[in-house]
Amino acid sequence: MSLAPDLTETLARARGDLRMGVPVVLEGAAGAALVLAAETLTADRLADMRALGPVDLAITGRRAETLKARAYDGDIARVALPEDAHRDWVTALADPKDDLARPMKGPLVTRRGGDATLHRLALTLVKSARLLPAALVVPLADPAGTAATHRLGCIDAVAAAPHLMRLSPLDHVVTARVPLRAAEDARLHIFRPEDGSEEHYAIEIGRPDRAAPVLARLHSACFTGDLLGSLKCDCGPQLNAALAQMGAEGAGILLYLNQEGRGIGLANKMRAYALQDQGFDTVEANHRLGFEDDERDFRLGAQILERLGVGKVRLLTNNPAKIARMEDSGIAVAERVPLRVGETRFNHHYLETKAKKSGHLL
Ligand SMILES: Nc1nc2c(ncn2[C@@H]2O[C@H](COP(=O)(O)OP(=O)(O)OP(=O)(O)O)[C@@H](O)[C@H]2O)c(=O)[nH]1
Ligand SMILES: [Zn+2]
Repeated sequence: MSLAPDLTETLARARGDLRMGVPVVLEGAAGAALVLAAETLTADRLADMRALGPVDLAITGRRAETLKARAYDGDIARVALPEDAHRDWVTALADPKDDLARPMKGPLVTRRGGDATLHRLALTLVKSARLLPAALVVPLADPAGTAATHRLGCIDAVAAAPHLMRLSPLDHVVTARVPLRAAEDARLHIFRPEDGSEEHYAIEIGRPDRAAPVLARLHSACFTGDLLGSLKCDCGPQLNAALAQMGAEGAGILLYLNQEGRGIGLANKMRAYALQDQGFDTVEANHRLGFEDDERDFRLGAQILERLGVGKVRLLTNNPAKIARMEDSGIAVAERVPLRVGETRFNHHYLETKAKKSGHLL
């Protein structure tokens, strides 16, 4: 028994620290580093960080491509911070909003050789904190001493890397009845990930027969579409149509997964929308920000279905990747039920891009 935080808890704290602009210490097998998220960097902390040694900015291969920086590490690049670079320089590298108005003056010097393990972990951490995927990294000679002197969180990088790749277990918190317009016999189940990330919900309509394939939908949170009635996507109409179909059939399960913006968070999704206003499509915007097209983890949906005793579904979707991910995770998809609603003159191009680039079925 220990009152000290375990690895899961230490990582949850680290996400909070990075979001607040507080550094964290990573202790690896071949060295250690101090890490700060570019998005929450202050001029003072940058100055303090510089005093420790040569600072790198870790960015993803996607962002490096946009910046025309050489990514010698493949999926990531380590940009050496020039002597005279200040906070705005870091922000301009991390955030693509001014890429077109004020193109970055290169060439950017990226590191080649050496070990990029801690840089990669730093990026995984800032991404999981729903921040822009860019992290400042400086090597540390005395990680334990630095962490103690400055009261910083210290992470065992060797154990953390695989830990961050696994799916966090979920705890079922509560179930209660919520009569809906679409179906009076509805219950809401709340699931809480043990890693401290957002909760996810399951809306169960009627009492679906688990022995037969259950009509199911994996709906990803879309604040703009689901709540505000945004015309830029089809999420709101899809949510309502799915519930209506479950109500009409008398049974179904809709998972409301808090993976806003295909897993990048609402702030980053709005950054993507701002880039779309500059002429980029939904996929290009994600790439310019340094994200993949889709950062969601659908193992989560499979885990919740399993917890609800569902092993076989009729899946309401137009997205073949969702079907594949369900099958990979042990949920049999007996049938795809198309869900084509909510096309507007504002989302026509968006839907077309998804069909062309993400393989969505029309
Ligand atoms: N990053 C990003 N996310 C978006 C954008 N438009 C909508 N989203 C998010 O995309 C998710 C919904 O994804 P969709 O592609 O519509 O649906 P899907 O789950 O892939 O496929 P369907 O099951 O057919 O609906 C929600 O989390 C939205 O917040 C966008 O332009 N950029
Ligand atoms: Zn949407």
